[in-house]
Amino acid sequence: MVGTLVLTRHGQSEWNKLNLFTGWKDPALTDLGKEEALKGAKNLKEGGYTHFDMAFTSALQRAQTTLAIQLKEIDQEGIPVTQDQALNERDYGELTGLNKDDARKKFGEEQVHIWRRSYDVPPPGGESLELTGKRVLPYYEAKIKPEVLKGKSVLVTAHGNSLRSMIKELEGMSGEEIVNTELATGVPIVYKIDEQGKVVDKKILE
Ligand SMILES: O=C(O)[C@H](O)COP(=O)(O)O
Repeated sequence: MVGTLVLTRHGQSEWNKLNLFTGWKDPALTDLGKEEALKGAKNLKEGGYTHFDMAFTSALQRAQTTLAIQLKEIDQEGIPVTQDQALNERDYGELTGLNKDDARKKFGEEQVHIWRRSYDVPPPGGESLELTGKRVLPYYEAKIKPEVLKGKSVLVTAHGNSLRSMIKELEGMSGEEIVNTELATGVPIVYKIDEQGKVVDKKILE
């Protein structure tokens, strides 16, 4: 039996628009972010992905609203939805709330790039991608993967870095490969997964 796992990064948030490090802060989606969520949902519809058994999202409203927009568009508002902070964006620690360009001026371009896109160097007081994976992956293994292995269709709407942790695991990527993988906002990634948990097909619904 083959299960379906769809991963979507939330649409643009107010803090994405202002170019601020966001992490565990909880800004709302912008109008553009809502449009991106809707476009992604229309792509799901066009691709024939209109039935889901359940959905998972984070404890943050930008992911929850994106999911709600998706479920409404594909007429799946009644399915069980689980919200959990295990799927939150990585914690940006002391960088949270800083403008990304101001941070480059203050700490240097290279240092900020290392904090944002190295695999295992955390920003001060925050989480690296590796540390993010240490709380995302146990949740994925315990709650999400068992459903997919049963042949269910599961929608996960979360954040750039919590989804990267899952993608690294699913696709067997190195730390270097995953940090160079950018996820577009609102764009669903559809995986077909066999009983062994192996990815047998991947589609990006752009
Ligand atoms: O938390 C944030 O600021 C963003 O959602 C992700 O930021 P990044 O692209 O710097 O990882």
